[in-house]
Amino acid sequence: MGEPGTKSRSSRRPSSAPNLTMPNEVSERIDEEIKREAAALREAKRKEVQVLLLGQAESGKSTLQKQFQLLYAGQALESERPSWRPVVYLNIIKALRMILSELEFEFQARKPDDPHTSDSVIAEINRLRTALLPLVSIEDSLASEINGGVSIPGGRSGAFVRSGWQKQVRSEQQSSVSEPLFVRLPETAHLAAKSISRSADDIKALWRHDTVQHFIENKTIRLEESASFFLSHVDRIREPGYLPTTDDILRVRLRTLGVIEHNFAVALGTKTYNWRLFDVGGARQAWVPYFDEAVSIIFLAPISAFDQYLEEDPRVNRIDDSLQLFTSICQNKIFKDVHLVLMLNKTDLLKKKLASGIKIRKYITSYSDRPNTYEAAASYFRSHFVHSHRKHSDVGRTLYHHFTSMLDVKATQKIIVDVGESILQKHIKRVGLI
Ligand SMILES: Nc1nc2c(ncn2[C@@H]2O[C@H](COP(=O)(O)OP(=O)(O)OP(=O)(O)O)[C@@H](O)[C@H]2O)c(=O)[nH]1
Ligand SMILES: [Mg+2]
Repeated sequence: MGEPGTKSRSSRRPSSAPNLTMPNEVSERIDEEIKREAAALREAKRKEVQVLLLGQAESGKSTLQKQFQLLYAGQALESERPSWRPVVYLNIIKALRMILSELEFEFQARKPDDPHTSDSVIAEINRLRTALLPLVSIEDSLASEINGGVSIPGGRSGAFVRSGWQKQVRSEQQSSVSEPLFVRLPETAHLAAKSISRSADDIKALWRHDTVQHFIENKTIRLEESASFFLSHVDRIREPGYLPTTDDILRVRLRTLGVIEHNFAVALGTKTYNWRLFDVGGARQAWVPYFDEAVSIIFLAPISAFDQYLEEDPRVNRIDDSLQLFTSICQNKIFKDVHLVLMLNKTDLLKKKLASGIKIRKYITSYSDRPNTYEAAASYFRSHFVHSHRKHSDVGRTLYHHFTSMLDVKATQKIIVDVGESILQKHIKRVGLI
């Protein structure tokens, strides 16, 4: 706006002022430039495939992401391999702490004549507890070293990671390039390595103890799913040159906090697509609506979880929770056009549980007198998800589903390739319309 009583600047300038008009060729060049930039942007968009990994906590999202990494970015996984070493240590320490604290509770409430809580057993376990105390006591500092010192409001314990966490667990003291990777450990992880090496016999004695195995079988002691694997491999892990194997990396448990993005180049014919895979950690996933450009959602539902309940609400069965979460995704209008893939995961664990005699109907009454076999159970759980999708989705959207065991590299990679192709087809269909 011009000041009162003065003429505006433009009205004072002669209409032929040379700095207002542009020679035609300059203006054409700018137009060309803008067009070129817009085309490049469109092309980049055409090549960008956004995929969301969703599902309740511990459903296997990060494990699937590791499988993608193994297939499409093997080098990156290789360079991250040493950073998983402190996390394996933490998994072992956490399992020991959980065993010892549950035993303490059971010993206090012991019944007379119970051979699992006799005086001699208590004395033996107390000796192991004392021997393992220095190791168990570093759990919090090791978790904090992995977390980068960040704590979650509300004081939930344990380790979790955010984007770029691997840098936190590389030592500052890497003295020489020729130094073997396994020597490079930050302070607390180094302490953990030494302590595990020193206490390996006591760890094994505790893990193999009849009383511990008895309480695990009758579910008095409930450990994380991969705990038994790592406790049974202490002899390998205690070695000074230990470097996690791919199997260790797939099995190790580390919660994801927030959203972690991973990028992969995926080739189809002569074109290479930039996949942006968003690993959405945690259970409630309130930020999901921010991903309205996602072409696909891969939803993971662990169907082995029929005998488990939510940590935050022990009244809610984990399969019920998974189904509710899936239903909310199906109902969400933002995602009405996404390519929806359902992975009914942890089939290996489901098979194991059923083989050990655990009855589904004890936990899910509607299962009633169906056979307690893998085939019957898998089909029963699938039908619930398929039904929810049919009821709550817009007509016409297909649900692609797969039974998966994320620890099986060969089988999972075959599924990833199939799923990847169908996602790319959907993507090409969508960008073709832009
Ligand atoms: N036996 C078995 N274990 C699995 C399978 N998939 C994942 N796991 C294990 O389940 C645990 C949890 O897996 P994650 O991938 O960390 O789960 P998440 O969904 O990323 O969990 P948050 O980050 O907490 O949201 C890990 O110890 C995995 O090794 C599977 O198919 N079978
Ligand atoms: Mg995760």
